[in-house]
Amino acid sequence: MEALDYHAEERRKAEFDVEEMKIVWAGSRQAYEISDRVARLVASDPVFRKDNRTMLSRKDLFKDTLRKAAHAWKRIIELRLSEEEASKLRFFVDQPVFTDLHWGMFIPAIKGQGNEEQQQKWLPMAYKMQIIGCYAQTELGHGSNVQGLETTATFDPETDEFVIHSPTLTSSKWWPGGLGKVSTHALIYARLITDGQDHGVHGFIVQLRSLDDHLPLPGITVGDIGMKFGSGAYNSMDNGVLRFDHVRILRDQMLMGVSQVTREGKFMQSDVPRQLVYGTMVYVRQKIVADASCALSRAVCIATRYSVVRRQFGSHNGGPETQVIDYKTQQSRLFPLLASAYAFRFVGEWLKWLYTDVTQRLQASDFSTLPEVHACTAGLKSVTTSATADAIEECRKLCGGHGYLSSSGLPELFAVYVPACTYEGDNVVLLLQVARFLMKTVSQLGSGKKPVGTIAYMGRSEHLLQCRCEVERAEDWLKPNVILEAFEARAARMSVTCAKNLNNFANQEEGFAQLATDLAEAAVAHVQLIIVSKFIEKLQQDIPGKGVKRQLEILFNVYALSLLHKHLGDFVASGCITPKQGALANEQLRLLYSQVHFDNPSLLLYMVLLLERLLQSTSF
Ligand SMILES: CCCCCCCC/C=C\CCCCC/C=C/C(=O)SCCNC(=O)CCNC(=O)[C@H](O)C(C)(C)COP(=O)(O)OP(=O)(O)OC[C@H]1O[C@@H](n2cnc3c(N)ncnc32)[C@H](O)[C@@H]1OP(=O)(O)O
Ligand SMILES: Cc1cc2nc3c(=O)[nH]c(=O)nc-3n(C[C@H](O)[C@H](O)[C@H](O)COP(=O)(O)OP(=O)(O)OC[C@H]3O[C@@H](n4cnc5c(N)ncnc54)[C@H](O)[C@@H]3O)c2cc1C
Repeated sequence: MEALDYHAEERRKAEFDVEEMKIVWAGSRQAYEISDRVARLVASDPVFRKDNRTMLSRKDLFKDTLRKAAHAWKRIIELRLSEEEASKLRFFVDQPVFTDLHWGMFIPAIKGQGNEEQQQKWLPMAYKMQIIGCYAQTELGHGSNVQGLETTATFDPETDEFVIHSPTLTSSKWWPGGLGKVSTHALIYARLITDGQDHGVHGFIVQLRSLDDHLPLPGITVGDIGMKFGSGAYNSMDNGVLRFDHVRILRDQMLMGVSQVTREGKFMQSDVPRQLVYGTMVYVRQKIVADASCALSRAVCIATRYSVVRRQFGSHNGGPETQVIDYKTQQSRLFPLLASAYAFRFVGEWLKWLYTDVTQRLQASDFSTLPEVHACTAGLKSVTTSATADAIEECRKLCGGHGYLSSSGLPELFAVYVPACTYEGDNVVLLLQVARFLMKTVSQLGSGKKPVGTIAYMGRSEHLLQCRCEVERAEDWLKPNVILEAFEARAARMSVTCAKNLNNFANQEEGFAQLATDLAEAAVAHVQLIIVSKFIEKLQQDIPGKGVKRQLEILFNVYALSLLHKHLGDFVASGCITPKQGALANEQLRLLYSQVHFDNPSLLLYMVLLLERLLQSTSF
């Protein structure tokens, strides 16, 4: 039976309402309809073809990218697409391009850190793309350590200007997307200096190129940093290098929403946390989490198609060979990735709500949830991108030799995706930020300040430090409350153990440095608990459609128990579960794999069919 006939056959046998499952995956009926409409628009437009991009030279690839970006903009205007539809169209074009940074960072930074006048001045031009911006924070010498940035912005009271300068080679701006060829403006992060005093890093809008002939302006040295990982991949993006030689800008080109410099040169730190200067990174990190579920689902789609169609060994009396998806090893590698795609989808939906909530609170000068939002966006960005990058490589390996062919779509997907583990914050550095938040919470236990939100379980640490999982049979692991308590106990015990061990050092900084690896692992445990708990919360919602909720419950158990199996050492070492209970979890996982496979092939194939539309123009 041909693959597509097989798919059609399986769809007819669906154990659940496939149409309703599409709505769950998309987040809402409206979101699904927009996705479906825009995906068809992109897939049917030959200008947006992607199957040739790995064969193009860097120069032709870049020209192809500009052509697509211009065509996308033209279609957005012609079809009067909404902001959501336009964002979807850029997403489905699926080629890193300067507009990612113009729309994804330059504009949000002005909205988040500029004052009212600055928003009114710059946003209309940016929305019409009369100016094209990039986000120029990272330097050759500093990326993770933002407070180590060296570019200076020195206020000149004589002329009411800032002088932007690159004092050292390592202060050269390095990496900003869109900088190398396209951007006319940049949001520069530089050390604000007034009257000889250094006030730390702030944002400044600087014009780089002429709006007439696009040539660099006086004092500006700018260019592309060259080829990156892979052939096509991120080479469609003009990541650039930028140096300033005493470039003068007006005082009102410093973003003044967080702090100000008066005409007299007086630095004014408004009563908002200085970390709001980092707000754009927080915004993008929460978007990256949703993006992880998309990238992961594409890889799972390809590997599932392959696993369902590919046959190898096992022929009896000349009959067909065995489908590789029947092999337990194939199932134990593939199904947790399918489940992870749904888990990241749901935690991404929740994170989008958390970010929207903090944005509204900030407008009312309520900064109470800022630390948690930082910890959640940093932690979830780190954990979901690391897992997704590993998963795409695993999907390549699941497809044998064919997974290594460009035409499989996997090598390109991997090459485009993996920098997500670095950009918007190196994943290890971000985990250490989560650890800092955890240690601060543990240190405040007993102070009367009740932990809330995603860290509320720490308020029950006395119980969690001594509880025993009530698991005597494999099926006991199918109870969400049993799984949740196991993950809470593991996270609480790892954090409390780190906090106790920190006390063995002369000071917190020394302890943090020596225990960094343990702290990063405790951060992962905390973040995985968040993902598990948000999946449970999703299952507690009203989920329409025959059999849909049942499928999601199976995927939840696959996700949680495969994580427990992978990190069994943590769970047993921290005393949360016994080795026997760990063995029962693994036994239950095996039973679940057979369910996912035999009772629900349409779930896999549904993912294939829905995501196939996303892959329409991928050549595989
Ligand atoms: C753009 C596209 C949009 C759509 C996305 C779709 C999917 C993506 C697909 C394609 C797009 C690709 C885009 C790639 C573009 C890439 C861009 C970049 O990479 S931009 C540069 C990113 N750089 C970083 O992330 C730097 C990481 N480093 C930092 O953030 C900071 O240096 C730090 C590590 C946090 C340390 O900062 P600092 O030294 O100032 O602080 P600390 O001393 O550690 O902590 C002091 C207290 O401040 C709190 N804190 C720190 N950060 C924040 C924050 N962001 N928000 C709130 N609070 C914060 C910290 O917790 C400490 O608090 P206390 O412990 O003192 O209470
Ligand atoms: C494809 C791509 C696009 C990018 N786009 C942009 C952009 O548009 N704008 C922009 O401003 N930047 C951009 N960046 C830069 C990106 O933000 C930085 O690369 C990132 O912040 C990491 O900084 P770094 O490269 O200087 O590495 P470092 O910060 O020097 O880190 C190097 C290594 O040291 C480790 N390390 C560092 N500090 C610690 C610590 N305290 N504890 C333990 N380990 C540590 C890290 O884990 C890392 O492995 C982009 C990067 C890439 C790859």
